[in-house]
Amino acid sequence: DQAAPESVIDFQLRWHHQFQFAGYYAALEKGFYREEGLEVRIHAGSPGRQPVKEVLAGRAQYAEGNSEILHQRLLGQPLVALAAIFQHSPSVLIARRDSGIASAHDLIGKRVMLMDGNADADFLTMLLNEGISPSQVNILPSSYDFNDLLSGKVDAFNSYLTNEPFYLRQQQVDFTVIDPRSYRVDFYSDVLFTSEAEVRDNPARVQAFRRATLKGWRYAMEHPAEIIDLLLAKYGVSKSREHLEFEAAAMRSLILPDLIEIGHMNPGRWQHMADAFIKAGLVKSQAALAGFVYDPRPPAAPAWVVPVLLGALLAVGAVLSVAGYFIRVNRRLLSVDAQLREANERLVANLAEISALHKQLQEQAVHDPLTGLYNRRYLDEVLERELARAVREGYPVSVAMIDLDHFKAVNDTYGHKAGDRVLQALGRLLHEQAREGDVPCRFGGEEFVLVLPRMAGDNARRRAEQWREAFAAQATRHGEIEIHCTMSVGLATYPGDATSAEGLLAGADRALYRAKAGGRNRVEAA
Ligand SMILES: Nc1nc2c(ncn2[C@@H]2O[C@H](COP(=O)(O)OP(=O)(O)OP(=O)(O)O)[C@@H](O)[C@H]2O)c(=O)[nH]1
Repeated sequence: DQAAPESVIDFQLRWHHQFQFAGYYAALEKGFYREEGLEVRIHAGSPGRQPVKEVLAGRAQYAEGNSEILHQRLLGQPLVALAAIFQHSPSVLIARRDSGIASAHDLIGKRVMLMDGNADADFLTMLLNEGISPSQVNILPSSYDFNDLLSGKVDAFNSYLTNEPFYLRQQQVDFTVIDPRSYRVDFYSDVLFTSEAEVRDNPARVQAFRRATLKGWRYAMEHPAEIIDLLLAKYGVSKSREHLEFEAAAMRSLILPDLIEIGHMNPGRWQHMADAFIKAGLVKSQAALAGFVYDPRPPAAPAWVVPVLLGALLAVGAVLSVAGYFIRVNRRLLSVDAQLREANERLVANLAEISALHKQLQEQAVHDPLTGLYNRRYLDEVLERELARAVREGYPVSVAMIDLDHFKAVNDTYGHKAGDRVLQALGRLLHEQAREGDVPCRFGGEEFVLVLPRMAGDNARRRAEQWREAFAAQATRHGEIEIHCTMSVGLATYPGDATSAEGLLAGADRALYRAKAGGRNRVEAA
């Protein structure tokens, strides 16, 4: 199928067809260009058809060149390096051993043919690195005729490590190689390049051409015999198969396909080469270097994006970690708060319990547990207090002492439990009959005492009679039995009978004794 016209590409080699350009033939013949939609025409080079000139003139869109493409770029030509096929330059000087030339120093005063003449940065830098001024060497433009070296017309000839040594070995000529790499000059070579306009106007085509070319190179390095067959059959190569095989083998140590991704370019090395051009006095400025090395990655974000994104990421991270910290603290606070609330509730409950217990204890402290009336301790307290107030305010206080009659017999007849019921029944009666201000107490055993403030003796007597009658009239139930019991009462009144608590109790006790002695179930006053 016919490729679109804009995808017809003229590709310029820098020399005659040979294995040196194996990758391009592979890309074409194996259909890698076609797969990318590219129709590629490969043009052999010659002294009159040089790659830089062809690309700058627009006769070729892509080409392969040596370090001269960097030189031209630094001189302002809009060239862009797409891929460095040779990691090290094969370009060396070869001299006949019988010329006595063994090192760069031996070139002083000698005739040296250079392909790029006085513009060859490799060799100029090599000389300068050795402290040799290029003017000390008789540099001649290359005749491209190797016989000039063999015949002794020149002393050193710019050759390719991949090529000329094969002839010399074939003809059994002893030779010396002067390699710029031995003098700290290490240039890329066989560089695929294009124009700035092509990179700008057809970025996808640049990617596609570069991709297919490098695929071709990988194929060629893996299948050299197949490419040699192709060269011999289809490209009219004048070299012999052996020569092409020599070339293929020599190229491996320059392309390093097993070590380096074919086409790899390190911007630092291009920078280093640019430094060499400045040092050699071939260019004055490196300003034009920017943009020369093609970046095969898709258009990258502007330089500020990564730091800004990183900054944003860091900021987000910081915010998240601070937020996380606060969430954790908050969670902890909430749980502490819940624990506090729980503890507080427990405390409140405990306090209520304590308060209830306290109240209970207080009541127990002043109450008799069997009858629920006040106990003797409380009586002592309240009698003193009531007397003091009575003295102060000038009113009477009566004391009634009550004792159950023949209570021992109740216990003995019906049992202690039944006796308790009777005690409780009397307690209930006294409690019910008590007026505001009366203090009914269980004095101990079967004895009860009532403190009756503001009650004169006769009034006290009337009331005591009511209690006695009421009690004698009632029966106490205990299970199936009904117990009838009576009580005796002794009365004493302040201030008539006594003026102290002890005196009043003693007076009431004496009156009670009289009531008992008088037959029981009666009230006596002191
Ligand atoms: N069930 C019971 N009996 C008690 C309690 N306290 C004292 N008593 C008994 O009360 C009785 C008192 O008996 P006494 O002092 O001999 O007098 P009495 O039998 O009541 O005879 P008089 O007082 O002379 O009428 C004793 O048998 C005591 O054991 C009590 O809390 N419960």
